[in-house]
Amino acid sequence: MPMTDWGARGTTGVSFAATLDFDAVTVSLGNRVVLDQFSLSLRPGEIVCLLGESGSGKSTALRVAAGIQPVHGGAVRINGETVSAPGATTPPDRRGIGLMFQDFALFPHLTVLRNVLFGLRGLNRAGALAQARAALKRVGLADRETDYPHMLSGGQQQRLALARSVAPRPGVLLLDEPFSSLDARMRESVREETLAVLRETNVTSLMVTHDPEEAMLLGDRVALLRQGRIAQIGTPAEVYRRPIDLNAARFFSPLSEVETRVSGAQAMTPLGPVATPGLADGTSVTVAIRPAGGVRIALRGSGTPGRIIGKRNAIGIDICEVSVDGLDAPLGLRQPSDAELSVGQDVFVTLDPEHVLVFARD
Ligand SMILES: Nc1ncnc2c1ncn2[C@@H]1O[C@H](COP(=O)(O)OP(=O)(O)OP(=O)(O)O)[C@@H](O)[C@H]1O
Repeated sequence: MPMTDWGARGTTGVSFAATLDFDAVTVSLGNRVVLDQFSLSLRPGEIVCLLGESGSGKSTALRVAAGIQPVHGGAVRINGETVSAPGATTPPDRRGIGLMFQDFALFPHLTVLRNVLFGLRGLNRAGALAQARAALKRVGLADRETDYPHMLSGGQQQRLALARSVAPRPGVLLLDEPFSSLDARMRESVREETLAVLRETNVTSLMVTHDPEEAMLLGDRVALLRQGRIAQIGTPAEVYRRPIDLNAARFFSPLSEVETRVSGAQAMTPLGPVATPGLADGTSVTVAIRPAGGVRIALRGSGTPGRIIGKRNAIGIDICEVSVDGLDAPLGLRQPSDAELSVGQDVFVTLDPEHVLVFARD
């Protein structure tokens, strides 16, 4: 695909990929502290995904960055310039940011082209037209200029929203659950296109999502929010491999959990021992087994005896439930399809320590 000429950055007031800093931001709503000394710094061009339970403060963080929600403590800076502080909030249109928010939906009464032109009012007519058309071409909507948003599919509407928000070349783009309204198949393609456009435009991006897989796929870093603070932040590989606690681990993938104790630097489970470096004998631990890779099953060979009690096939992947003597709940297991495996079969189960996590319990 030919590179799109996105035009000069700065139509919205910022002349290069921006930094975005939250510095000990506190927001109280009603009598709740919704953001509690929240700190986060994004490097120019970086994509950070915010994940967290419902009510953890993700949308509030985004609204603060957008200038829609004032702060009660701390500061927000874009390129080092303070845009939010208690009693001083630079309005959204003077921050050099782009928004892909549900509340900033497409204008239904404007054509596709006019929706994009709306953000380009700072340019002369010819310049704005050229930039809007380049953006529409990039997202595959060049031939829909005169249509209205309701004439587009959900995926096309999302592409239009993307074109509209990046055409003015903002330094920072804020995205709130941008793919949540799309069905699974559409979501995948729109997500990939969005990622490509974010990379091409090198826009610093902060995205809220409910979907851990989406955060892992899109984020250079993933931040897990808990009660208005960042509980953990790191690259997708870091947060997946070394979640800070059991709750964080549960957030990133479903788990089979076994409660046991440490003995001789090992946690004994019905599936065999798991190394527990650094934990004293007698410590109560939860051994958390990931469904993808945590256990293997085989019809022959060695391992702990178990039985397949459930099996579903999902496009080349078997999702199995395996009961094992000594385990309260069946193990969840995902692996490449194997026609030899069926419900009721006896199998041998082995652990792969690479995909098993151990957490001390209080
Ligand atoms: N105007 C308000 N007045 C009082 N409380 C509010 C207000 N707006 C939000 N809250 C509370 O602030 C907390 C954080 O809300 P926020 O929308 O940031 O969470 P979230 O992590 O984005 O949640 P979700 O994933 O459900 O969208 C919630 O407990 C919410 O009830």
